[in-house]
Amino acid sequence: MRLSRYLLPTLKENPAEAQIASHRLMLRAGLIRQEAAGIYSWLPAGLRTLRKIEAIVREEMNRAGALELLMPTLQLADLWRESGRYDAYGPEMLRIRDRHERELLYGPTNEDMVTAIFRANVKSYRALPLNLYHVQWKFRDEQRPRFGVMRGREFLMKDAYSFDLDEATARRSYQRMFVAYLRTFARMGIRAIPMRAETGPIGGDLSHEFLVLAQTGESAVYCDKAVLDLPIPGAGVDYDGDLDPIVQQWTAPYAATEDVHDFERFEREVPAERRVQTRGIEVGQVFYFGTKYSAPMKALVTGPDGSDKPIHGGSYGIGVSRLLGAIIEAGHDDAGIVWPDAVAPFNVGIVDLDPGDAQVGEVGAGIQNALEALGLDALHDDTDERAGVKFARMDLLGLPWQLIVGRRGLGEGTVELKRRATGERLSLAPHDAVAHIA
Ligand SMILES: Nc1ncnc2c1ncn2[C@@H]1O[C@H](COS(=O)(=O)NC(=O)[C@@H](N)CS)[C@@H](O)[C@H]1O
Repeated sequence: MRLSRYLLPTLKENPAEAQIASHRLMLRAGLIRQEAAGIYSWLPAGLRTLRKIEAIVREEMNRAGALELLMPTLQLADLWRESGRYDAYGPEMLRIRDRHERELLYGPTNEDMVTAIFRANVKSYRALPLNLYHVQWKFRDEQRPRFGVMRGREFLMKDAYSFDLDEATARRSYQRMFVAYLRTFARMGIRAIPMRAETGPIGGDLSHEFLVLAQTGESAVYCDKAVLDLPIPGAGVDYDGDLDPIVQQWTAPYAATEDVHDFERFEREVPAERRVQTRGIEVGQVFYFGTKYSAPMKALVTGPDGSDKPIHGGSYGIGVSRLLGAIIEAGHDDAGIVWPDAVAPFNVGIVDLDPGDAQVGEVGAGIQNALEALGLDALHDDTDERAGVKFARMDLLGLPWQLIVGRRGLGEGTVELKRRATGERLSLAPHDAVAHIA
């Protein structure tokens, strides 16, 4: 992609309304634009990262055996009356009337709707276990939307819903999602720690939040340092096997958000030198809630003994749009964003130092083609701005690699490769630089 034909509206100044680094940097790097409180447009570079995050979530959900569908953003109020949640949900729910005065709402979550889909299509326990998920925009009329996409009003969520015959098999579904979440966040280049959590409006009695540790996190968290360096399950993990050892390993060390923190237990169980008290950004949450929806909505299956019984359910959310903010909070410096390789808008920023010089342009274009042939995406700064402006913009945008092409370097047969995260620079022949990145 040539920057001279792209839209990357970077800002020189820090926007006054941005209080935390990720909000500031997403605006300054031209990734998003606020349209209303908590409601954003996703500009081209921001959308590229959003889609890369979504793709990793989708791959790991599919690996764990979940089936993707897509439910609408608008839902009938009557559906929420049936599950008994319509009034309880409160002012966060955006209620809408259509031209026929029908009562609708912009969905904040989909337990009710997915239970209705299940009820209409599944009658026998032989179809279980079943896990249905989608990646869909949600609306929650937050009292105080803030921190940019971190606490928005319209936001992108992956929400999955499991259906099982009984509690024991429902807990296995819960464990599959727990393991899938460990893999998902690790693949994005962040550490998200599972912690015991409150269940809140979703309900149930078993829940874990996955939190990225960051001082700007909204949740105070308490954990045993041991939980911070446990091994991530490999791509070959057997989701049909016994996942209990993995879940036990990750839930044995003390780890709790403030609303379920037990001070005495923390002091008793965790030696002082291993006690971590910090803040975290909740990027995902998993719930087991039994028959909370299937009973009132009569989502029943005929069991092996021939009797009809309500299914045991669980729901599993990931804040896809919130993750851009969380990833930036976990990876930035004074110069700007430092993206993990897997989710950067582009893998490489090619910087032309002498735009208009035929040879420099040719080598830059050749490198871009070579990278794209390797499945890597590159943003080619072919503008005629000063080098200093170009470097500052690339550092702000935070692409993992900068590949600098200039007349002087080419005179010695080299280009310069810079690793954004470490600042390390290498002078290499163009094809060696491409090989080094690949
Ligand atoms: N206002 C918000 N802005 C951005 N992301 C949010 C917001 N509210 C929640 N999220 C993200 O969405 C994830 C799931 O939300 S949740 O309420 O915990 N869970 C559910 O809604 C369940 N239906 C899971 S399927 C959260 O972990 C968080 O990462």
